[in-house]
Parts: sequence; structure tokens; C-alpha cells
Amino acid sequence: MMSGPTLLLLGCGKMGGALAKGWVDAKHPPRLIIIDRKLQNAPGNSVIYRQVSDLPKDTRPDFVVLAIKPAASEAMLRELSQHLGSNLENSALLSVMAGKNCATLAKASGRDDRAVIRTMPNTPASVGAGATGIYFSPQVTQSQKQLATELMEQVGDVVIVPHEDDLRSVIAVSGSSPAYVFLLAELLEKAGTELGLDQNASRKLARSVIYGAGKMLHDLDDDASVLRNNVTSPNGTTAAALKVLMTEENWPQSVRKASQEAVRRAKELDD
Ligand SMILES: NC(=O)C1=CN([C@@H]2O[C@H](COP(=O)(O)OP(=O)(O)OC[C@H]3O[C@@H](n4cnc5c(N)ncnc54)[C@H](OP(=O)(O)O)[C@@H]3O)[C@@H](O)[C@H]2O)C=CC1
Ligand SMILES: O=C(O)[C@@H]1CCC=N1
Repeated sequence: MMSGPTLLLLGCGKMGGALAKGWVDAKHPPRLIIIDRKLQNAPGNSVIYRQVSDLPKDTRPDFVVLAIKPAASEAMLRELSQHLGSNLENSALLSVMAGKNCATLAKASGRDDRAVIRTMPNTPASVGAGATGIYFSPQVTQSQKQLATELMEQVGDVVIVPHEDDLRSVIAVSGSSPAYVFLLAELLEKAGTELGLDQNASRKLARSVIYGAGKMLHDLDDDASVLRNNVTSPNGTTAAALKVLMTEENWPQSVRKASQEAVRRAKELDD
């Protein structure tokens, strides 16, 4: 990695906190300055302030990382640009927010031509196993692109997308979807207990299978369908179960509809 950037992280909640934890635990941790109302969320080696007005005025971040709710972002950026003045001149914005496009964020930061890196990470970043989609606005320099890519690669896999709107599809595929996987863990655990297993045993098995299947998908090159077929003995138990799940109106339709709903909501948030 090039010399570590200074990050000003706005918001250290679920996503900002996951990134901060991932970065602090990474091989080349960036210098982390955090603004969050809940002061207790800062991981070790970072500096935290409760609000923009507490930040030293000579702070010169390489990246302002926006991890607050989209609705709060413009006001916070306006306040930051007034507070830091010319010290914000060369900073790029790095948004992880599901909403607010590059142009809106640049404008709120006081410069229409501000470099904006829009990303869509996910909470597995907290354990270095994240997946992030990145879009670079035309103003982002080559060295900013490299720094931002390396930064997100420290907490997982990175995909760079050519169009800003592609980030909505990234939200559907990897931003929101850890929640579906956690839901699957909940449902498997519940099904196991309903079938008579002790709850702790069911919980352990459900969590372990998702980890194991995830590790195979991560470590092996085989298509997911090949891995699925390897489990599916002809006329066996898996075939019987998949007959239910793979019926068009069950998982295929549900996953398609859920993805479309995530994209619809992302469009609403994206003004
Ligand atoms: N959660 C996820 O899995 C993902 C979230 N994102 C994006 O990340 C962003 C944040 O989401 P998430 O982390 O879930 O939300 P959280 O509410 O958990 O985190 C936001 C944090 O910022 C703080 N905050 C907000 N405004 C201010 C302010 N003006 N001054 C100081 N602190 C402030 C909040 O404090 P308080 O609670 O007191 O308001 C909170 O601690 C969203 O834009 C979302 O789209 C992207 C990918 C995945
Ligand atoms: O639910 C949300 O809006 C955010 C974006 C992706 C995951 N969480």
C-alpha cells in the first residue's frame, strides 16, 4: 500500500464501525479520525469527536468517509466544509451510503468539482471478509483511485463498476444480502429446533454450515451449481428439499423480487 491515508470517518455506527474495526485490524491501518455522537464506538488507535465543531480546524483528511444516514449527509458536509475551510480543499469524499449521488455530495461539500468515490461495502468488512463495489467520479485522480481501492481491499474483495447506477445492483447483490444470509441462519436454527434438535446444537450447525459453504465458495473456483450438485445425491434428501426451494415461485422468484425491491429503494434514496 502507498503511504497510509488519513481518514475522517463521519458516523461510526453499524457500517462505519464495521469498516473502522476492519481497518484497525488490517495489515496497513490508515490514520483514523472519527466523528460520532456515541463516543464509545471508536476502535483502538483512532481519535474520536462527538460532533463536527469539536474537530481541530487544522485537520486535513485525504478522504472524508461518509457512513451516516443519507438524509443527514448534506447538512453534515456543509457544516464540515465551513468548519475546515481551505483544509478540506484537496480531500476526496468516500461515501458508503446507499443514497445520495456524487454530484449532490460534491455540491454539499462546497465544491461541485470535488472528487467523490462512491462505494457499497457490507458488514463482513468487520472481519476482513467484506465485498465492496466502487464507482469513481470523473474528478478522482489516479492516486486517489489506488489509495481508495487498496483501502477497501484491506477489508475484503473489491469490484470497480463503470457507472454510478451500477451501485444499486451492488446493494442488491452484496450490500443488503448479508442480512438474507443471517436470516437463513435464523430460519435453519428454528427449523432444527422444530424438528427436535436442542437449540444450541441447531444454532451451532446452522452457523457452521453457512461458514463452511461460504468458505468453499470463497476458496474454490467451482461454480455454485457444481457445489450444489455435489451435495445432491440422486433421489436423496437434498433433491427432496431442493424440489421445494427451487420451484420458480419459491427461492428464484423471492430472490429476484427482493433484489428488485432493494434497487427500487436505492433509487428513492439516491436524489
Ligand atoms: N448497515 C449496513 O449493513 C450498511 C450500511 N450502509 C450505509 O451506511 C450508512 C450508515 O448506516 P448504519 O451504519 O447502518 O447506520 P447507523 O445509524 O448504525 O450509523 C450511523 C452513525 O452515525 C451517527 N451520526 C449520524 N449523524 C451524526 C451527526 N450529525 N453527528 C455525529 N454522529 C452522527 C449515528 O449516531 P445516532 O445513532 O446517535 O444518530 C450513528 O452512530 C447508511 O448510509 C447506509 O446506507 C452501507 C452498506 C451496508
Ligand atoms: O439497508 C440499507 O439501506 C443499508 C444499505 C445496504 C445495507 N444496509
